[in-house]
This record gives sequence, structure tokens and C-alpha cells, in this order.
Amino acid sequence: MGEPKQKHPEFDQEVERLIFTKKYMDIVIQATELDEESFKSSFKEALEGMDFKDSSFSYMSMLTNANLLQRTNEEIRSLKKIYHKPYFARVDYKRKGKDSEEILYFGKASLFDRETQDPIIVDWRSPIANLYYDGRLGEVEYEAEGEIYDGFLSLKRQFIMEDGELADIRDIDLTTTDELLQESLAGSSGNRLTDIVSTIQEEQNRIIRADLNKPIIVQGAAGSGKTTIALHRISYFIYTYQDRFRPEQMMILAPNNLFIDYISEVLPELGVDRILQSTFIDFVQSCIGKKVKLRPPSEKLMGFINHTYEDPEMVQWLSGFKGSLEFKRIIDSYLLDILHTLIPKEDFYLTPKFKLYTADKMENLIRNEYTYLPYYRRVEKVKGVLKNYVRTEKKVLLEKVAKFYDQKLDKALFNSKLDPAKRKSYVTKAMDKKDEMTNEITRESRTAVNAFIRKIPKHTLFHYFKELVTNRELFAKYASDYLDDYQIKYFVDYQLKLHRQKQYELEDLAALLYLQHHLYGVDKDLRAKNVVIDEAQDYSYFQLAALKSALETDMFTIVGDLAQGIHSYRGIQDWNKVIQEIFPRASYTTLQKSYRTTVEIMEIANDILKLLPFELPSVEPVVRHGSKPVYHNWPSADGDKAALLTSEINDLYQDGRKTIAIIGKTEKECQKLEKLLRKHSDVKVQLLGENEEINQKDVVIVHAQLAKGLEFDAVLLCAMEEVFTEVEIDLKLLYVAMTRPLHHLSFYGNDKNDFLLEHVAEGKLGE
Ligand SMILES: Nc1ncnc2c1ncn2[C@@H]1O[C@H](COP(=O)(O)OP(=O)(O)OP(=O)(O)O)[C@@H](O)[C@H]1O
Repeated sequence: MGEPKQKHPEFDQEVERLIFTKKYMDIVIQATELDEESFKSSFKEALEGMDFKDSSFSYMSMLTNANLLQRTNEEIRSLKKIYHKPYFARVDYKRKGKDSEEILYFGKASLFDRETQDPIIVDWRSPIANLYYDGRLGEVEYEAEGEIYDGFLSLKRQFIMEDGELADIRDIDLTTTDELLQESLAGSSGNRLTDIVSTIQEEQNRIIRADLNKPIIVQGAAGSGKTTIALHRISYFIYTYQDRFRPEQMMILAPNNLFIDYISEVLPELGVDRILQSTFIDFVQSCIGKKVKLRPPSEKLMGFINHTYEDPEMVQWLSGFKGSLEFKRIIDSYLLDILHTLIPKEDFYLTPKFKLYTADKMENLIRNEYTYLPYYRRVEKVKGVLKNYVRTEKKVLLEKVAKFYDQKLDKALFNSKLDPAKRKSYVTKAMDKKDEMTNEITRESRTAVNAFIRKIPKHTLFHYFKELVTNRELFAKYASDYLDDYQIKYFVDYQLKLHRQKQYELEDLAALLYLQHHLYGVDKDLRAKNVVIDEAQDYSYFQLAALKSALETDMFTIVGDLAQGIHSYRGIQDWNKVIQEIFPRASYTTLQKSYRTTVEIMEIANDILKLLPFELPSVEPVVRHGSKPVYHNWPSADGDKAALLTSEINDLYQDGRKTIAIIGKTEKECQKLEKLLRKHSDVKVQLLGENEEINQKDVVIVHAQLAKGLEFDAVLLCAMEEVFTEVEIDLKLLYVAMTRPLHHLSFYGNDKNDFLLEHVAEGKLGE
């Protein structure tokens, strides 16, 4: 038994404070609930008294009440949510020039004393919370709305609460390391990402709060908190701009639906559950309003891993090219030609007699005036212009015609020199002519515009795409600046094959999105104002550029890790290029510290990282120790293999590990592992598919590529037949797999080198 822990001298005081805060929250919640009732009844009244014809007053009052109702609902919601942990930290701070010290408590929402307006709880996203995240004790400064505030920080305190009660308090000074972080990391992964508001580190805080009006790109090591930080940044953004943006205007793009499920828990915690969440594939399909038949996106990767392609270099080249900015330029030139086809070449006439609008003017509208609109919308606008013209000109023309023939009639009727027979014939002729012209103008004014516009070609997105990529002559017209004849032929043949199978591949989606945006536009509701892209290393340059165009914003938070770029044949290889050519306003930051894994695991993963053909700095683990990873040789019989795994899994459960994954190199390998365990073991397993939710209670069997972004307490990395070699893609897959566990990693293979462990320095593996 250890020494009983000495109680902090101010513990009782803090308990009092917690009781006070909760009482206050009770009152506020009750009061606002009452308010809500009265809002509701006046809302009802407003509706009842509503006169739909002349209702500006009651309508206004309804709107105002609805607004208030929503606000109070939000308030209650967030207060109730934090009720059991109203705050997690406190700072004591004296602003320069002030006599008294402020005591501030930070939590996940804010609460003010309704009378004095003094803060009872300060939101972690408010500028002053930087004192907690950045500030060392002593002289400090923080920025709020462009002003720098100097002051003195005399206390930083963390609170640990259990079941709504204060369990412990810790003061942080220069000497103590961040115990709360250590404890939080030592905990178990619940298969879901959690919020880290109480332990955000300084380097992470800088990214979360980096200039919200600029794009940011983060190259962060495995486990450095990229996903977590990106989500906190959205939360910070929504808080800061709550008057200007709604959560629905934010979007997070995740690699697959499994990942969306994985982050789902943390979003409501951060108050951002209403943001759009999508995969790139789903997003593009929504934008183009149609589901396309897509080849399985991982098929190509598997083809490379399993060496099934006859000409892997060309397949790789083609994938890369379709994601390149050169391909975007090809499409830009193609679009210019498409635009040309949409410009009327003839003047617009109403009946062959009256020219209403010249082709030059229409060209000017389409090329210069409506540049803010997609092409087909520009044509629609021209149609509108012509219709308006017809509407106003019709009247003028009819009057002109009437006047002209009435004059003729007058002349005939009052011309005494005409004999009656001739006069009659003149009069009838003039009257007929008048009728004829009037009818013609009336008839044509109804149809002429439609008939004129109908002459402009109208095609679907898929038609345009197909034309470009499968018509060799056309493609060569645009591509010959970039590609040689062989490449052009290869490209077109490949696309023709896909087209015949009525299929597209992931790499085509950037071009489709880009064309959609320029030709027809993207629905306003889909145009997020602020976008987070996770696992961005798997995006191509063109994908990013197409997103930026389609969303008409460069407000992106892009996080990724090139070391985990297993799709680098089609993805980004250089962040510099992304900045220079796509997001010139972006700031760039790196995160080298890993919060996920133990020192022992990270050291081995770092040795694998060194084998990659490009330079990436080693990852620094936050100092947290665990057992050394162990390599096990497979016994020959299947039953024995399963028994070996089962015994380790049982030991891990005994040790309190909650989430365990068996990771294999490929899907096929995982199927074998599943079969093995189902047949020879009673351990419950779940073979994870791309669109499945993780079942927390089972051991998850997952292939390396799909495991990217996820984490588990323990990982058993298995190679039955498919081993990791020293090629780039294998190295990255191995690195991804090795960086998934929080606490425990072991290897199962036929040879140590199945996992390239010969490259791991002596002594780093356990026995
Ligand atoms: N400041 C922190 N306090 C506590 N836990 C943290 C902190 N930063 C990161 N973590 C934890 O570290 C783990 C890794 O975080 P996250 O998954 O966001 O990293 P990542 O960089 O996206 O990783 P990967 O590239 O491997 O997908 C998570 O469990 C997260 O909760």
C-alpha cells in the first residue's frame, strides 16, 4: 500500500466552488426552461394571430421568437452536456494595470453571472483560454481581437472529476510535467476519438487557433493528433464565427465511412455535430447529382501490392497523371473550347425582319459579364435577357406594325384618285398584311427564344468527359503539350476500356467535379465555407484544386502524413507544390510528437520510417513507456497458430486492454486470419469492411490500408503468406500498421524479416 495521497490545501475550497457552479447551472437551466415555455406560448400566439395577407408584424415577431427559442435551446443543451464536468482547468491571472486578480475556470461552454456578467465558466475556445494552453507561470501575454494583453499568471490548475464529483486537483508549474496528459494517454482507446480540450498541447493549440481566415496545411506524424486537432479547429471556428457561420457550412472529408463513424463521438462533444461529413466520393456524387459506377478504390492499391499488373509503371503513371495539375490544365483548355460552342454565332431575330440582339453582345455576356456563373447558367441568363427583350420589344414592334399599316390604310381610304375596286384590294391587302405581321410577332415572341437557344448544343457532364478522354484526336489536341504519343494512346485506350464497362475510377472524380463546377455548378447547400481534409496525403493535386474551385473557397484545413501516403502513386508527394500551386495563402506546420504510442513502439516504427526513399524526420514519442514489441514465430499447424493468438488476446484482456486489432497486410490475408480464428478459437472477431462500424467488444481484423487513421489498445500484426518487403508501398503499409497501437504491439510471422525487423536496432524487440 502506498502512502495516502496528501490532500491539496485548496481541495475543499474547490469542492465548494464546484457545488456553487452546479447550483448556478441548475438555476440557469430552470430559468431558461421556463423561458422556453413562455417563448413557446408567445410563438403559438404569434402563429394564431397570423394574417397571411398582411402579416409583417406577426411574422417578424414569430421570427424573433423562433430565433430566441433556438438560442435558449442551444444554451440549455450545452449546459446540460457539461453539467457533470463544468470545467477542467483554472488560471489565476492579473492583467497589467489592474489591481485584482481574475480567477478563471475553463470548460466546454461558457456561463455568465446574469447580473454582474462575470464569467463563471469560460469557454475553452475564447481567446483568454490561451493563458491555460500557452502560458507558463509568470509574465504572459495573450491576444484577443488583434490586441495583446500583458499580465501575470500565478496559477494553472487542472481538475479531475469523476461522476460529477471533484476527484483531484493538480497545480502545474514549471517543474511538473503534464501529468494529466500522461494519464489521459495511458488510458484505453474506446475505438472512438475523444476530445482533448483539457490536455491540448502548445504546438497543437497553435494549429487549432491559427489564423481562421487562412488555409493551413499540417504535416503531422502518425499519432500526433492531426484528426483530433482538425476537429477542435472546426469547433474553434464555429465558436469564433458563430454569428457569421452555421455548423452546416463546415465540412469534414474523411477517407471512408468507417472513419466517419470513428470520429462521430467527438463531434457532439465539441459542439460540431451538425457539420457536413462525407467522403470525397460521396461528396462528388452529391455534387454531380448522380451515382457513378466506381471501381473499388482499393483495387489498384491491391494490384500494386499483389503485383498483378503487367505494366505497373504505366498504371501508376496514369493514376498520377489523372490527379495532376497538367490534367487540370488540359481540362481548362477543353473548357475554353466548350464555352466557345455555347456562344450563339448568329444574331437574334424576332421574325426575319427584326434584329433584337446581336451575337457579339451575347458573346460579351457569356465571356465577360457572367464569368461568376457556370457555363450553362450563363446560357440560361442569356435566354432570360432575350426573353426580357422580346417582352418589351414585342409591344414596340406591334405598335410599329400597327402604325405602319394604319397609315397605309389611311392613305388608301382617303386617296380620291383610286377607283373603288383598287382601293378595296389595297385595303384588304394592308389589313391582311397587318394581321399576318401581328400574328407572326405574337407567335414568334412566344417561341423564338426557345428555338434560338435550342440551337446551342446541350450535353451532359458524362458526355463531355467521355468525349475528352476517349476521343484520341481530341485528347491529343489538348494533351500533346504534356504527353508523348505513346502516353496519349495508353491514356485513351485505358479510358475506352473503362467506358465500355460503364465504369469510372476514383481518379476520374476530380475531373468530373471540376467539369461539373464549370459547366453546371454545384448546389449551394453543398458548398461548404470551411473544409477539413483528413488523411490528405491520399488526395491528388487535382482533387484539391477541384475542391477549391467547386467550393469557391480556399478556407481549408488540410492534415496528413506523407509517411502514410500509401496511395502516393495518385496522391500528394510534396506539400510545397500544394502550397505553391493550389493554396498560395496557406501556412504550413509540422507536428513531430506522437501522442498515441509508447516510446518502445515508436522506436521500432521510426526504424521502418528510415527505410523510406525520402527524408522524413523521426517521430518523437511523448515520454510514455510500455513493453517492448515481441516477435513470434508461427507454429506450423493452424490450430497451434490460433491457440497462440488466442492466448495473447486473452492475456491482453486480462491486462485491461479493451480494443484489440489483428492487422494483416491485405484483405485476403485478413480473410485467412478470420477463418483460422473462427475455426480454431472461441475469440469473437469482426472482419472489418470499409462501411462497417467497429464492434467494440470483438477483436477487429483489419487490413493495413483500412486501419489507417484508427487506433487500438493493442495490435497483433500478422503475416501468414503476405509479407512486407522493402518497396515503398510495403514500407508505408507496415509503418501505418505499426503506429496503430496505444500500448502493445506484437508480430506473428514465419520470419522476422516478414516485417523487416532485421532493420530494427538490437535490443528494441522484447523476448
Ligand atoms: N493533447 C492531447 N492530449 C491527449 N491525447 C491526445 C492529445 N493529442 C493527441 N492525443 C491522442 O493521440 C491519439 C492520436 O490522435 P489522432 O488520431 O488525432 O492522430 P493522427 O495524427 O490523426 O494519427 P494518424 O496519422 O496515425 O491517423 C488519439 O488517441 C488522441 O486522442
